[in-house]
Amino acid sequence: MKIAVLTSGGDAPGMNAAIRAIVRTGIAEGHEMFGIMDGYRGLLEDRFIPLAAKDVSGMLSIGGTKLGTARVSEFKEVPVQMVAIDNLRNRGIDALIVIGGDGSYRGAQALHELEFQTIAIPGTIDNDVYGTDYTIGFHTALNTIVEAIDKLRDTSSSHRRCSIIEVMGRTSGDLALYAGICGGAEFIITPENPINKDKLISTLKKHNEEGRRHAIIVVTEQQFDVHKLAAEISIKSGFSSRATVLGYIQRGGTPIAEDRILASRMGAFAVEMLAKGVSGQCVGIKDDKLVTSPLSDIINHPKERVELYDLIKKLR
Ligand SMILES: Nc1ncnc2c1ncn2[C@@H]1O[C@H](COP(=O)(O)OP(=O)(O)O)[C@@H](O)[C@H]1O
Ligand SMILES: O=P(O)(O)OC[C@H]1O[C@](O)(COP(=O)(O)O)[C@@H](O)[C@@H]1O
Ligand SMILES: [Mg+2]
Repeated sequence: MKIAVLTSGGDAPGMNAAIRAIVRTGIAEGHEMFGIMDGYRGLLEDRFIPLAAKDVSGMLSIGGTKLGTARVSEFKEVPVQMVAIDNLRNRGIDALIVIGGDGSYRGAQALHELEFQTIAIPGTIDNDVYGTDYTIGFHTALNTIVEAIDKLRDTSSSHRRCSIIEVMGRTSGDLALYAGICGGAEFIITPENPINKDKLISTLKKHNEEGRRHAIIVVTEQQFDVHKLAAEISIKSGFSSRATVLGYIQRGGTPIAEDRILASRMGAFAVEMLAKGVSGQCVGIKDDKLVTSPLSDIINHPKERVELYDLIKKLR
């Protein structure tokens, strides 16, 4: 087979490890392998590159994606998707592997519906993909955030301050939730667990009166203005507060071992599934086993984390 791979949406640590596994597994199994530059953008602009085993040397430990990535809003339109299919067919490509998040999955599903053999691999720091316990990049971003929280606690407790840390995740609270548990946060505010501001302030007032030396609040992005919240907490609870927005720092960096293994396993598995004729499916890991699920079931299916939110309340 001729198999092409692209990375799409926000880059995630471990995407390169997945590309490497795809190319090396593909070649070992007798396939011809191609990379497409800059996600769906390069697919529309016919930017394919042949990939030999040596072309993916030294990639395992590098963050981001060597194939480049993009956000391409027009890819939602069927005539635009048809251009992509024409480019794939004109090059004689038999199948496509899309590495990306929930948005990229919709593009992959569209290509499958247009009868092009397509499989997807979850690559996003957000961990917002149903059908897999974890996405490639999530654990590395989580580690980066936990390190940041540990540092912020040092300075917060030195000054007796409350520290608000804004993390990424879009509509998914997983980064905030997991980082909050690891970092001993008093409060975790996410789209799934919105703020009760009065309760937050009254609890912080109590903690301040008890003489606690610090408080940590982890917040998913786009919930509210964290700097304004810090000012309000300082005034109303008496617990002096500061906010830190972690931003892109949490998306880059060398993938940790967990993401390298996950990416290597998923990449190799995706190639094997394509050779079996699988299409319109995404690769996932569930209870440490590789699985596939139909893309049509995965899209629009939120993850539930009730147990972990209950844990937070006990540990506060
Ligand atoms: N409904 C859709 N139909 C087709 N393609 C889509 C759709 N939604 C998103 N995409 C494509 O996937 C790309 C990446 O999606 P995005 O949500 O930005 O990142 P991620 O895949 O990491 O979640 C988008 O820029 C677009 O090209
Ligand atoms: O790269 P941009 O366009 O600034 O987007 C930021 C978004 O990308 C992410 O880092 C990753 O999201 P995706 O995987 O959906 O692309 C989000 O957490 C964040 O909201
Ligand atoms: Mg996404």
